[in-house]
Amino acid sequence: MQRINYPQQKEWEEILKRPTQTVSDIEEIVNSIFKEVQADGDAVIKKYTAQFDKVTLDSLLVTNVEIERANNTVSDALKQAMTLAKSNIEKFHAAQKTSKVDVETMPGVKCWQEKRPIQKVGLYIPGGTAPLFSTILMLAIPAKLAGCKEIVLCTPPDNNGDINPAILYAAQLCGVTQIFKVGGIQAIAGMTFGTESIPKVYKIFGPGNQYVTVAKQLATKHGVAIDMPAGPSELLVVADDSANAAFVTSDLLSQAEHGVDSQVILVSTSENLIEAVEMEIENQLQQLPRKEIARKSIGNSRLILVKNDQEALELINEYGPEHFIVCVENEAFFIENIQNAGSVFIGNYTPESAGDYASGTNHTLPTNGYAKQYSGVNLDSFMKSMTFQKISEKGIQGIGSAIELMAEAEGLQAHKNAVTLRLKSLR
Ligand SMILES: NC(=O)c1ccc[n+]([C@@H]2O[C@H](COP(=O)([O-])OP(=O)(O)OC[C@H]3O[C@@H](n4cnc5c(N)ncnc54)[C@H](O)[C@@H]3O)[C@@H](O)[C@H]2O)c1
Ligand SMILES: N[C@H](CO)Cc1c[nH]c[nH+]1
Ligand SMILES: [Zn+2]
Repeated sequence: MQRINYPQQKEWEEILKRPTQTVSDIEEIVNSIFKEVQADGDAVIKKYTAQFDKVTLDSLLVTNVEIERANNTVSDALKQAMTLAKSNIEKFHAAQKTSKVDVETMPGVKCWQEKRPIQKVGLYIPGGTAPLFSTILMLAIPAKLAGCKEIVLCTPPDNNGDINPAILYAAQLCGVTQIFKVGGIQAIAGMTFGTESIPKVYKIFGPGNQYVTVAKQLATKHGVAIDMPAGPSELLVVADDSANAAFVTSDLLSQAEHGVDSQVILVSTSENLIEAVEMEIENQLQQLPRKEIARKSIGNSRLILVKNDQEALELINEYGPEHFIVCVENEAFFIENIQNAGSVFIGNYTPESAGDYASGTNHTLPTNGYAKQYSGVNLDSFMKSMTFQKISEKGIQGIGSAIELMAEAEGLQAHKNAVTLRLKSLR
């Protein structure tokens, strides 16, 4: 892990670079797969599944028999853990329901806002190097709570053409409507354009590697909405001497093990803590089954020694981490002043893994600095706000002349007439 002492502000951009490829690096392959899927549907999806996932499939749709088999395979202990996580995620997301906004803006002019579910949603569940069934809980639970009717799920098959049983179990536990064996760019193309078997959806959700993330971003050019760019996982920890170096290290490695393009950063005012973490990383890394992946992402990662809390805060807001752990004496300073982060974890006993699985918050979060402008997935992500209005005779008499004047000033006579005719009818 590269160590940087007291960087100058002009060096931040370079130090805080992500290791991921950008839209321009990947758009050529995305556009060409999109074009083919649009033209030839399932046949192209199967071709790319053979190329990238090394399996030839007859059918993309998961059958009830496969789901039944998965139910019998998943252990009772794992089922219970999922039930606990589901209950917490449901509680936290159900509490996000808002009441109807209802205002009489002036006498006789009633305006209100109501929310409606997005009827057809597509969930992408990553499965390239790890079967992220927890992501199903994070997406299908709020989709169900919001009232989405069609919940389609795409996830890559293994090279036997199977889907991990925990994914199938979680999908049926959370009310997913249909599950398809397809991953990567081709999955996003399938849900964007629709194929013989995969339905076209209105909005695509879910994290994935850089291919999936860029495909989602480009899919928006074809009329589908997306939750946000949720790419390779990242974590920034701010810690001082009050932090436990072993705990901090375990958190850094937890996100480093996601993929070779993940990035983790420790920012500290304490040289002692940075040294302790540096040593601990080697020890803990040795024990990890995914040490080869974690070692590569540790290569993209940084230990940054800063002068004071203010400088730490400015650097963190500039980076905009997906996950932000605060393990410092003066935690209130960071909690009150953090502007750009997907999700914040506070204190020595709040591992980032808690949010990944079971505390109740959502783990589908903006990466690559997009925390500056996007929220993580939440209940509202699955809904649209609609406004309504009803104007009485008294109301149109009160508001009418203002509308007439404004329409006239814009040169839009028909707009003005729509009011004038009504006002005349009341004289
Ligand atoms: N931001 C978040 O909220 C969040 C949450 C969970 C996971 N993640 C991230 O999701 C990612 C999961 O990645 P993954 O790879 O394990 O699974 P994935 O399902 O995202 O990607 C696997 C697919 O990538 C495609 N692919 C692989 N190599 C390709 C290539 N060279 N060209 C074109 N397509 C290719 C294949 O079609 C394959 O099916 C990780 O980067 C992890 O950090 C992010
Ligand atoms: N940390 C990931 C979000 O960046 C989510 C996840 C799923 N499983 C484990 N972790
Ligand atoms: Zn994780």
